[in-house]
Amino acid sequence: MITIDTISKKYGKTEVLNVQSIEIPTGQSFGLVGNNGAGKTTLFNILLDLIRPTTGAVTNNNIVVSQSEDWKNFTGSFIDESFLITYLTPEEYFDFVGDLRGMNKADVAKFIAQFDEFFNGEIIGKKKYLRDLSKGNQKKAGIIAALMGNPQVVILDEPFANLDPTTQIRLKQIIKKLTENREITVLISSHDLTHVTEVCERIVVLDKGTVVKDINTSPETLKELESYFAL
Ligand SMILES: Nc1ncnc2c1ncn2[C@@H]1O[C@H](COP(=O)(O)OP(=O)(O)OP(=O)(O)O)[C@@H](O)[C@H]1O
Repeated sequence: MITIDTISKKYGKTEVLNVQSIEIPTGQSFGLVGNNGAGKTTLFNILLDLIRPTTGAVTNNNIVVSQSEDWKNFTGSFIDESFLITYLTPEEYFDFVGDLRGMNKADVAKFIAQFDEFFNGEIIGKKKYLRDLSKGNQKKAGIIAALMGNPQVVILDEPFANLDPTTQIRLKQIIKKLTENREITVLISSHDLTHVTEVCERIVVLDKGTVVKDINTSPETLKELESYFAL
């Protein structure tokens, strides 16, 4: 369970986030949508203790994320390419992350082999540094690294952005598989209403830093969101 309790974030006098309360039960697939600047990345950064809120606290499985690092053992995330070590090759990076997650090289190789199709021959064995991969391929590497070591919580900021259509479809399959047993809590932000309604059972809409909708996804949700954003 993740709890977001009276979180606000101010830069100077400007408040960019003000969320009273969100509880995300274990195993929920949670989608966060909102226009540019709505506060999605700010909220995810606070969940990952990358920025500190002005008020309030986040707990991840009863651990206050700003008070202990223990939540990092069961939480995988990819926000942007700053999560990568760009002077490493993807293989070196996966080994590095795997080591942090208690995996040996054989475990890592076995895990990575599952994503051959997703990588589409562009990541592994190319003898390229991560910094020399395209933005989309960097993102693919970062997303898969976030899934290493059986995390109980996965947080992905705009995972579909910059990916080609084939990869977006493959990513949806990966996320659906991840969430099918309702054991892993998955948080995704996205501008793609179709994708997010397809993979998330709950959608929260942020507008100017506040929650304006909190929807249990149903066959009507896509239409509801489309008409909301069309206004
Ligand atoms: N370091 C900072 N200093 C000042 N303002 C900031 C800072 N970081 C973020 N902001 C502001 O906070 C607001 C929320 O930004 P955030 O990146 O969380 O939005 P977002 O919903 O992720 O947007 P997008 O869809 O464009 O990625 C924006 O107005 C942004 O300019």
